[in-house]
Amino acid sequence: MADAVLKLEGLRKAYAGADTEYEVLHGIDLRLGRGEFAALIGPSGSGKSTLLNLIGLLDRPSSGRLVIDGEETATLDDTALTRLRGERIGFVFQHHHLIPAFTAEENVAMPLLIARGRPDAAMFARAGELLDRVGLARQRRQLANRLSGGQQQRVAIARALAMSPALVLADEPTGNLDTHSADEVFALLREVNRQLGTSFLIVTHDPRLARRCDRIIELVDGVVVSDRPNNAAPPDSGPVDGS
Ligand SMILES: Nc1ncnc2c1ncn2[C@@H]1O[C@H](COP(=O)(O)OP(=O)(O)OP(=O)(O)O)[C@@H](O)[C@H]1O
Repeated sequence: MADAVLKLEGLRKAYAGADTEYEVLHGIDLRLGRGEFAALIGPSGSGKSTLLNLIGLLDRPSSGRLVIDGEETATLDDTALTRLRGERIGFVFQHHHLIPAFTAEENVAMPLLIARGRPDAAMFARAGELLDRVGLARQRRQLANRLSGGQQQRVAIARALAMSPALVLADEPTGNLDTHSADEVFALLREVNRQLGTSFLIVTHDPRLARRCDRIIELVDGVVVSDRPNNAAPPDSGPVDGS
């Protein structure tokens, strides 16, 4: 695994308590290779979201090393961290956080608009391509709030891919969906991983979905207690349609 998109060494995170500091992550060592599709599991309060926030450069570690796609993050200022986050990392959350009064296409183009400062035809063409990829070519001009929950999450996935990130961080991406939509959205993540080679780190409480990842990393009380390849992951994801 020479080509890592993510490297953590001795990563610690402590929050300030009333009198003392309260350490949530106790020195995490982790390496994620290009194109890996990994689940992050663990009980409630074990530190999964805290870890995802550090990797997503939304918060800073108390100590330790965090390298994203070859870039050391410790010495970067906030502007450089924001740029690195925007260019290399895509986010998919449990709640899609789409702008309801914008069309699917406008939502997907949003990261490109933020990066480039003003709209142009190329960014809408790119949004169209991505919506096609996630099975929503026909819904391109629909308002986000007129789409089903599963379709909204597909738009959120297309938006996460807009900047061609090396790594997508997904926090309970199917947690808000019925089983059928959850399966379809998960299959889509898998398809993106296989076709584009994007790495995924997916927080899930659902053992059924974790079993469909190639690697399962388990966090308990802020420590990685197990990190194993999952040879039982199904070889293929099945078709993706726009339903
Ligand atoms: N901003 C904060 N300030 C203080 N403590 C925090 C903060 N954020 C998280 N914590 C604490 O850190 C611990 C880990 O929380 P975290 O949300 O990372 O766990 P989790 O594994 O994602 O849980 P869940 O599965 O319930 O989402 C918890 O004890 C939580 O109370």
